[in-house]
Amino acid sequence: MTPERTIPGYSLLRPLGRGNTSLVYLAAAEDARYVALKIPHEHTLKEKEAAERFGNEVRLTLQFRHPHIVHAYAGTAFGTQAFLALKFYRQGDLTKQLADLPSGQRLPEPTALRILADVASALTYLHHLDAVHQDVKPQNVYVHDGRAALGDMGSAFFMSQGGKVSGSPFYMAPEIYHGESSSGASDVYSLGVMMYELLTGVRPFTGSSYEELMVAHLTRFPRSIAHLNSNVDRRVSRLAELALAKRPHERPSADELRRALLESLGELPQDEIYEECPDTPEVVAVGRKVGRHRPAPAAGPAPLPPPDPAAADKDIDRSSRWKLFRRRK
Ligand SMILES: Nc1ncnc2c1ncn2[C@@H]1O[C@H](COP(=O)(O)OP(=O)(O)OP(=O)(O)O)[C@@H](O)[C@H]1O
Repeated sequence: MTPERTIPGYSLLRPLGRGNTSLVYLAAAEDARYVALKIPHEHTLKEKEAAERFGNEVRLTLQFRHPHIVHAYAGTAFGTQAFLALKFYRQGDLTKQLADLPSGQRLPEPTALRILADVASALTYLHHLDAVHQDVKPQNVYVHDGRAALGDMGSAFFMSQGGKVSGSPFYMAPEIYHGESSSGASDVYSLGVMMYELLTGVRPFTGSSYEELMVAHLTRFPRSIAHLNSNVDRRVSRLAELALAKRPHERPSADELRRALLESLGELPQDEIYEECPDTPEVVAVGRKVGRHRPAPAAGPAPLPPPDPAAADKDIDRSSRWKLFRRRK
């Protein structure tokens, strides 16, 4: 991958990955700290819808502030200098960590439960703001030191403002297949798919085409989680299965899932409290267990040890992904 342009203030070090919208580089900021620098493709900038998706991602990622949402340091939403500087996750997204597991193995339960609790916490925050993410899946989850953060706000929107319906076929709720609008409940369904996948090692709905997956999501019921992994706490498996309910109103909330996941880790779940930040229009998350979370300080990200040069060779080509409402895998 060669950069189509450079971004003032950042030195590009090596490619980290490629998505439909952008190339992502490991870059050094002027203060010599590492960031994951997202640069939209030339064709993204030329297509109105794609450029708007990138601009939306920049705007919302800078706006959301939560310990389990990928942190943005800086960004420009539109134009030839468009970019988004994100916290760099050296292990990449969760799909890579899942792919590295020996065949037939799944993540240890406490690891999976912690990741899922963190993602449920991110969704609790977004839904509290009346926002929906629309693309919850392991590819958009980043893990560092066992703690997870949800990324890719490109499809997110505030319910009051409306947005284009989208999703990824393995994770997409039945109502989205029906062409209805997204809601917090459709994010919960996607989280339910991820819960099932991480806790059992297999996806609840499979198919080799979009149509097969649609039939599976609309008409099939997966085997019980307990049947595939008897170690999973009964309340967690019951709620994960309820999260996969075909009808949105039958699903639990993200916060119910968060609480059940934390309890199964032996923790006492606390309320998540969000405060209006006086000097910005942003809403700032204050998690009792994780401390106070204010908007990004002027200083850059924490310095990291030198990047692993071997990892630079791993280019991720996802160009063959499906297209439907932005059909994505
Ligand atoms: N913060 C990060 N830290 C480390 N690697 C990252 C980070 N953000 C993205 N990447 C890598 O870059 C790849 C492409 O990123 P991403 O999928 O977000 O691109 P995109 O073009 O916005 O996606 P989409 O196809 O959904 O439009 C990811 O799969 C991941 O491997």
